[in-house]
Amino acid sequence: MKSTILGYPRIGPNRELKQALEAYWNARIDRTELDRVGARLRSRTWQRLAELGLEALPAAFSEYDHVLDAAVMLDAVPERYRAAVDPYFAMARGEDGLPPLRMTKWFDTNYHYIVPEIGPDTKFRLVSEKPLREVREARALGHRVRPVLVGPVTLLLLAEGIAPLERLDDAVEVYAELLAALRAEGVEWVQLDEPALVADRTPAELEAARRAYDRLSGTADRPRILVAGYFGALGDAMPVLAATGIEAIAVDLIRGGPIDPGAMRGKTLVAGVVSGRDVWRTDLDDALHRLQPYENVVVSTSCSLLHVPYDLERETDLDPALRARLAFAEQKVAEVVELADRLARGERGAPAPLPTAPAATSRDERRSPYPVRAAAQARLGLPALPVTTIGSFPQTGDLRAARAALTAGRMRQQEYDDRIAAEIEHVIRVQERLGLDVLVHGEPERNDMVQYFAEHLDGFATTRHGWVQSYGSRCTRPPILHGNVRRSAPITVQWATYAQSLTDKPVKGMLTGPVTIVAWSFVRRDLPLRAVVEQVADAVSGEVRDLADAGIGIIQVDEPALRELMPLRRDEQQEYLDWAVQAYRTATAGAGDATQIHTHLCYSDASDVAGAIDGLDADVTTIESARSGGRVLAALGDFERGLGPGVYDIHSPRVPGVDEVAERLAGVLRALPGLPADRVWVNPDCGLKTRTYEEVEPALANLVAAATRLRVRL
Ligand SMILES: Nc1nc2c(c(=O)[nH]1)N[C@@H](CNc1ccc(C(=O)N[C@@H](CCC(=O)N[C@@H](CCC(=O)N[C@@H](CCC(=O)O)C(=O)O)C(=O)O)C(=O)O)cc1)CN2
Ligand code: MET
Ligand SMILES: [Zn+2]
Repeated sequence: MKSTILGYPRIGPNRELKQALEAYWNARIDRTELDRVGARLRSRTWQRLAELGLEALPAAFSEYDHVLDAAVMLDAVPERYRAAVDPYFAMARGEDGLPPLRMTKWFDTNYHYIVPEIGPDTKFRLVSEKPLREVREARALGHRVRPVLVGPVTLLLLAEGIAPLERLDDAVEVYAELLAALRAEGVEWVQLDEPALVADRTPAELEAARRAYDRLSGTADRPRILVAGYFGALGDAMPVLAATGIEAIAVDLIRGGPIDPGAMRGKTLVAGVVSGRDVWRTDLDDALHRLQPYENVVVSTSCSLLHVPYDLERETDLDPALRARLAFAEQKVAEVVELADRLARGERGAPAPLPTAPAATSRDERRSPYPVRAAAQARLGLPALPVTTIGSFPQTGDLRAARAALTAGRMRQQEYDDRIAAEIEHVIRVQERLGLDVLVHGEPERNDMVQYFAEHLDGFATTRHGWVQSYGSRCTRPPILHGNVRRSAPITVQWATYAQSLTDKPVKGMLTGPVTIVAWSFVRRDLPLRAVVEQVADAVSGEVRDLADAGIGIIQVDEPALRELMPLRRDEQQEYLDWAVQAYRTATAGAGDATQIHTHLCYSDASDVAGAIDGLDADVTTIESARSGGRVLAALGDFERGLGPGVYDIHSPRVPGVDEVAERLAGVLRALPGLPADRVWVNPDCGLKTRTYEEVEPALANLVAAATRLRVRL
């Protein structure tokens, strides 16, 4: 092989898989039709990659999630899911009365995987024919493909259960069996993804990795093995892999920096010089230059292209000057192919000049210490155990259709605005009727909590079709942060004040924080991330000030991606957390003491960033915890400011009962003995936008009922 990529988007250029999945879940199509959509997408992808001149094609499709696929392949299906109508989707999304497995971030990306559950008694066997089926399917279409699987070390390190790594040897036996089966099918290469090896690993973990790859490479009749370590440098894992009998190692030369050519010990280097994590064109001369030191090179992407949109050609509205700097998945494949050709012709390239980093600016903080603020905020007159939500209310099909009509020019702005105003009024009335204490406007005007702000700030571009899978059928269109970020006018003040005008209860203003806006965008590379986040923080700070000036007494600044942007290596984490926290404080500094600042975090196992959450110094922190309450509460146990551990798991269609919520709340109060009850908040885990009103109304009614019951006891 000369050129390859480590993976490709799977959702479909027009989100065909999303539509098919949702149709299947709603029983509008059957399994056969869903499979047919998958097969069409695989066929189209291979054909397109071959047309673009790529030599070695990956088979990296997944119907929902590649980690779940690997777990299912080993039959690591917890007993309770076996009787489900469709165990695969029951594990992913739950079924009646059966909650799904936990879902969490795939390393430092905005992609989420299903966390496998592997215990001491999990019996591994090779059950899935998926890789074999796809190889046969490709062959029938005239392609030879390289099956891509999550490797055994990463799979077990990501799993939950009792010491999953202890089960590694057993799991590896099943992988060995699969390798033999693939070989019998005539497969030449297999790719095992081991991104867990780019994070800090203990000597015992590295030893386990060595054993695993000694065993797999020792399999008698097997395809050649490519182990892919991406999202950073392999570091200590490099010599471990290089000492085993595997044939190739894929290295992330973008995030990981150069490697010592001697470290490859004669193995093939699959050189990730085209970034799979951003949408910028590659400087081909610079990439060629960086490939010079190595022999036995295959040109590749730094990681799977799963994290970028399909095709720039469709973005006809983008400014041509910006467009000329961009590459989406198709364009990146073309870059890989061109680099491989130029390398083969003996071209040597030339290094690009390094960007000069501007000095970080230091800022002043304007808020008083918490006790002073808390006294000033008593004016809000909130009860003990105040009940609130995280911001969004259900995004109905009707709302999305109205927005689509507006964008397509089929609806006038005035009609759209009237529609939004009516929705806000509805959301306010629902909350008043249910008896919540701090209301929200429901975010109906927002397509997405990041894209919406990007559309209203200078320095960003947004796309029409640039969908990237976030989890399962859910996608986002990450904005492109290409210039200096500036807020030229207030963004949320009009809808926030409108919502407040409808009610006597306080309505929370709702903003997205600087770290999250940057984490969920594609970001310019000519400035350090820190400087970019500071620019966004200044913009958010202006909005906070304007909201406060307009009489909004409570302002929430969400930072759900605080943990996501954290470097994978421990020795870089504190520096990041310091500037990330500083940026948040800059963003919220514009509020006076009497303005209550809320923040919200989710998908973050709060225990590793508890110090930083404290450092944000928000007056109230709402946090996901319905499924992992104990751990979150233990980490935040000595918190003195307001805390709202989620008591309603919004990722499931289930409506929690009053008793259940009351019990959870009682547990929260027991875990936070030092916190007065007016600082303990009652709220869901996250926003309600993916739920329906049929689920949300009874669930919120039960939150209010549970809070009322506990207030009586206090
Ligand atoms: N950026 C981001 N990252 C995040 C989150 C988040 O909220 N935002 N939450 C966490 C979990 N991730 C999530 C990611 C996406 C969604 C989500 O709901 N996405 C929606 C799309 C949201 C959106 O952009 N909506 C647009 C476009 C909607 C759309 O599909 N419109 C149709 C037309 C609709 C019609 O005519 O009926 C079309 O364009 O074809 C809008 O409302 O305007 C989806 O996949 O369905 C939820 C959670 C972590 N990461
Ligand atoms: C992913 S965090 C979501 C926070 C946002 N305010 C919402 O409720 O949707
Ligand atoms: Zn959230």
